[in-house]
Amino acid sequence: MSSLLQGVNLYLIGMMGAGKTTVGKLLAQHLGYRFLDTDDVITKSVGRSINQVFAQEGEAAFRQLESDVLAQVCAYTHLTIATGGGIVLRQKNWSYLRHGLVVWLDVPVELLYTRIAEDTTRPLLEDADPKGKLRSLLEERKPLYSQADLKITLRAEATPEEIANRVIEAIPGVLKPKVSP
Ligand SMILES: Nc1ncnc2c1ncn2[C@@H]1O[C@H](COP(=O)(O)OP(=O)(O)O)[C@@H](O)[C@H]1O
Ligand SMILES: O=C(O)C1=C[C@@H](OP(=O)(O)O)[C@@H](O)[C@H](O)C1
Ligand SMILES: [Mg+2]
Repeated sequence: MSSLLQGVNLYLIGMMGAGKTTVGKLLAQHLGYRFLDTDDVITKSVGRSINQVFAQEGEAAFRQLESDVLAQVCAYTHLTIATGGGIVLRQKNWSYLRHGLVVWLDVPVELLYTRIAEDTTRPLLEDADPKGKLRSLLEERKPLYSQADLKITLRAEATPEEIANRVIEAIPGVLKPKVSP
């Protein structure tokens, strides 16, 4: 499979709780790729948590850091990259994502909510109605996530391993043809 991808990076996109970080790690193992998480790169480079960046500098500053990270990582190959759920918001980010194969993990709000309801590491969900917030974010972002090369629809719980396998099985059908010299 890794020879089929020929080093092309795999970018996972989708909502908070979709499993990008969890499934991304498994995909990297299967593909013989390195794994990177844009949130992780940001927190390591600024020495603060995502919550702290949002609280101290605001979402716009976080989005700039996110774009900076994406611009840097897309220069490399053989990477599986779990992005933050809002990476799709900036049009400019798509020029980086398009260097690789973009996979959308499409998970319904009910499932997202059961996974992350107790999690306090996602500042956008510090809301009086977190489930409603997830719903409105998904509505707003759906047209953007739909620009992915590959959509993996998960209507019921499946294990991360099963989801990683579904992605791997679907990749050959969406590989971009090589431009001949
Ligand atoms: N397929 C899955 N089945 C059950 N729980 C999952 C699955 N994928 C992820 N999770 C759990 O859901 C939470 C969010 O997963 P995470 O990978 O951080 O999502 P994301 O990076 O898309 O926000 C974590 O607690 C993770 O363990
Ligand atoms: O959806 C979003 O806007 C965000 C998703 C988070 O990452 P995950 O999608 O990995 O939870 C993180 O980047 C930040 O809290 C903002
Ligand atoms: Mg994540």
